[in-house]
Amino acid sequence: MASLAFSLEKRVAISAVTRACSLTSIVFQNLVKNETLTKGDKSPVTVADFSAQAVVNAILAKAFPDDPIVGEEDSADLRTPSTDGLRKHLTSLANDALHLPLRSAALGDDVAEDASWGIGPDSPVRSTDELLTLIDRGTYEGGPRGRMWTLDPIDGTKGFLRGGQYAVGLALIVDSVVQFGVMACPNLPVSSTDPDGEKGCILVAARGQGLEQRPLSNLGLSKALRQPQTLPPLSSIALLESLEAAHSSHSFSGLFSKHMGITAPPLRMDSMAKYACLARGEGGLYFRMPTKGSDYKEKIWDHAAGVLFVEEAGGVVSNLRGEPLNFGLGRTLGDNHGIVACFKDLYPQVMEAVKKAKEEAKDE
Ligand SMILES: Nc1ncnc2c1ncn2[C@@H]1O[C@H](COP(=O)(O)O)[C@@H](O)[C@H]1OP(=O)(O)O
Ligand SMILES: [Mg+2]
Ligand SMILES: [Mg+2]
Ligand SMILES: [Mg+2]
Repeated sequence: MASLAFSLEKRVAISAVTRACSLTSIVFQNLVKNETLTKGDKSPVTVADFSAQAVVNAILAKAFPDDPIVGEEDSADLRTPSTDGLRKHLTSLANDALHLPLRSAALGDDVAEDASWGIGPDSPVRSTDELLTLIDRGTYEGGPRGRMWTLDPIDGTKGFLRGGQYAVGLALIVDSVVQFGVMACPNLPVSSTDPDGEKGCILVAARGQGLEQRPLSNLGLSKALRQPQTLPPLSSIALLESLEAAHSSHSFSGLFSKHMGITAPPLRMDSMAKYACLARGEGGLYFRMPTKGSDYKEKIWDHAAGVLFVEEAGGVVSNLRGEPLNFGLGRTLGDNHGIVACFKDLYPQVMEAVKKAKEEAKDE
């Protein structure tokens, strides 16, 4: 990334999500079962989701005090007597992550941290009340105009709980367009060709400036990423999709794959790491179809960074009607219907196969 556009956002966002990851790893190693709650929509949320949102919001609040935040979590469930222990744990986890030593320019100027963001060993200790208020900085309603951040403190909480893929995702939206995004994937192999090798990477993109990846173990080591420019044969394409059958219809994607002529088994994984994989050239196609009867509305924080990554890597993303995802409708993608992301050259064929699969599904 040669240009200076979004250079401050990049330093701040890398600092925020990597500090959040330090605490999610600690929580995973010591996971206490009674610190996982079930939300109103039946999805799980852990002390790590809440603490990671507090950490990222604390840093954004200092570095960009005027920017609103659309974050997944809020503090309502934390304000009951039964969550005393969880609140206490959140307070120590978030303070520990914010107090980690400052990473210096020795790693490279583009990741050097700044004490004025309220981080480092000399930063103030945040009280529980302050941290709950920071979590609630994420309650912004979103909308078509202005600058706003969108945050998923743990995307793929189910993946996180089972030791699978999860991500901390943060993106900057300006006038409905995703301009900048970071995604930290602590369990994603650094090299797609070495699945048993080192795990943990962070991907960063700014619109028009390409996509880069750094290992979480060495933030100073940046590598530019691009999808392969030539379309691979269909026999080598694998469809990336949710592990959770309740999040994306596996039966419809099976029909779709048949009409595409895809023969490889699907690559199923939790979280927005699927976008990171696709942007790195893995799989070749990401597919998401609502399950029958589902009235779930996709959230902007689950897709903003990933969509930018795929576009910066030279791919295309749309809903299953062929329309671009709209990040200016509020906290959700509105009546968006499904998602597909793939190589540009593959896209016309994909839309044709979607049409055929829909026709066949109607007849069933
Ligand atoms: N019923 C649902 N349908 C689709 N996505 C859902 C549903 N419930 C939760 N999600 C969100 O889907 C994403 C995971 O998708 P995938 O299955 O592709 O990994 C997560 O963001 C998860 O939220 P969360 O951030 O709380 O984990
Ligand atoms: Mg959740
Ligand atoms: Mg999510
Ligand atoms: Mg989440």
